[in-house]
Amino acid sequence: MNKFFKLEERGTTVSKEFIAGLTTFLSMAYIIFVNPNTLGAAGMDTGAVFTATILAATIGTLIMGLYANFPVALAPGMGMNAFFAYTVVLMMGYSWQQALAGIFVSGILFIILSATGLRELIINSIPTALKHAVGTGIGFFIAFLGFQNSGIIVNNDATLVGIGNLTDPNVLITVIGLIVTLVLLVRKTPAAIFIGMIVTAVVGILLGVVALPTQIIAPIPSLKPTFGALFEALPSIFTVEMIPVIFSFLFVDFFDTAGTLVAVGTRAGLVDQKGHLVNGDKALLADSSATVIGSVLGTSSTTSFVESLTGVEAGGRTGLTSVFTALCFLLMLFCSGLLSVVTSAVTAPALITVGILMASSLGDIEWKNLETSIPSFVTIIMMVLGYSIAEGIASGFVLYPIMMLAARRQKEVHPVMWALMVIFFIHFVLA
Ligand SMILES: Nc1nc2[nH]cnc2c(=O)[nH]1
Repeated sequence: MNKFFKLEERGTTVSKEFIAGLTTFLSMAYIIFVNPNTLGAAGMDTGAVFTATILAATIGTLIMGLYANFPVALAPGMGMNAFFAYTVVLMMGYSWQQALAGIFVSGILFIILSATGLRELIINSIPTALKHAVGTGIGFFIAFLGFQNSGIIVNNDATLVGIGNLTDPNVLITVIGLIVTLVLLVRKTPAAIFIGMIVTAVVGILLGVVALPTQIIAPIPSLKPTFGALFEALPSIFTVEMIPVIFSFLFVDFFDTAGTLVAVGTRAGLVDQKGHLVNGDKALLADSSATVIGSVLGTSSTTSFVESLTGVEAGGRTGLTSVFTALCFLLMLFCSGLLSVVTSAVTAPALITVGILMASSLGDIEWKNLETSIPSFVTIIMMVLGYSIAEGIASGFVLYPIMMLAARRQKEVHPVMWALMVIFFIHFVLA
């Protein structure tokens, strides 16, 4: 074990890795209940998504640990599940099977990118400001969903949106849960989001707006409703309208993963003298394979979670941390009885808190540099107001080369960006 995971070389022990694995799991455990709730909004069977979420997290995290020896855990990502359910299915009208097929295709493309030199081309062609803008925009998008799902923000015919009735018990439990979560977050409690969900649910039960669970330990829900469901829909998704959707699935997964791996790898000291991640190519391959496996099981993109940082802070340095996290996920298969407690009001604090964490990229955009900050701003605001990660990305990508041309910096615009500008411009004209 020492040799396989290089425990001694990386200055760690089995017990340290165990504590780290458990810490990462506690930081991420909310996804087991949030993901079925979110994908359930798209009409998917929540029991099947519960099982698919756990299996995708377990398998993806095991591949990351055993193949890439990286202390990073994976699970279905919070930006993509929301985009999948609320934009692609509910707003654009695709079936969830078609959306899953889109995730599958984006995963295959991601594997091809990871395994070939195309990876460097893509990384070098996209301006840094836009990468940060996409991360930030998704943060705001998820937070908006949380505010909306909980009734903190409601429809208003005069102004589109407004503040809801915060004293309504259904809304109040989210407000209380959110404050508790944020206090724990500021106090750097690893399980802040998970504990916040438990507090929200308990307050909800006390106020009579959340039903008591009839059981906690329950048989494992069947995967049948979602397993392999994408394959029948696969031939129907090769259309022009689906290009921005698949591109968004791919773009977000790719850059989110690259950013997360660098952030966690740097913290864990897994960067060589040239600044390259140790086993970075294997880690990318593990992440992209997990998306493909997850889509077959029945969930939106499975990705490296930034919460893995909590395990690294707790001392995790190798893939053994991931193996322990994966085992914790697997044990949760028997806890589907808790699903009924996790209503939209209970998941809302988690959505808002993850949104805050993702929006931290805002600080990495150079706001004084107008030719890059304007497309970044438009990416973010269109993502939220247009209710679509894809439209946000498309808007920013159309605007970026124009702004660079205006600043006479067109030579710095990569040919890939010009090509994307044309593709997205056509998308807006056709839409
Ligand atoms: N990096 C990353 N971390 C997450 N944590 C929860 N969701 C996500 C996600 O989509 N990406």
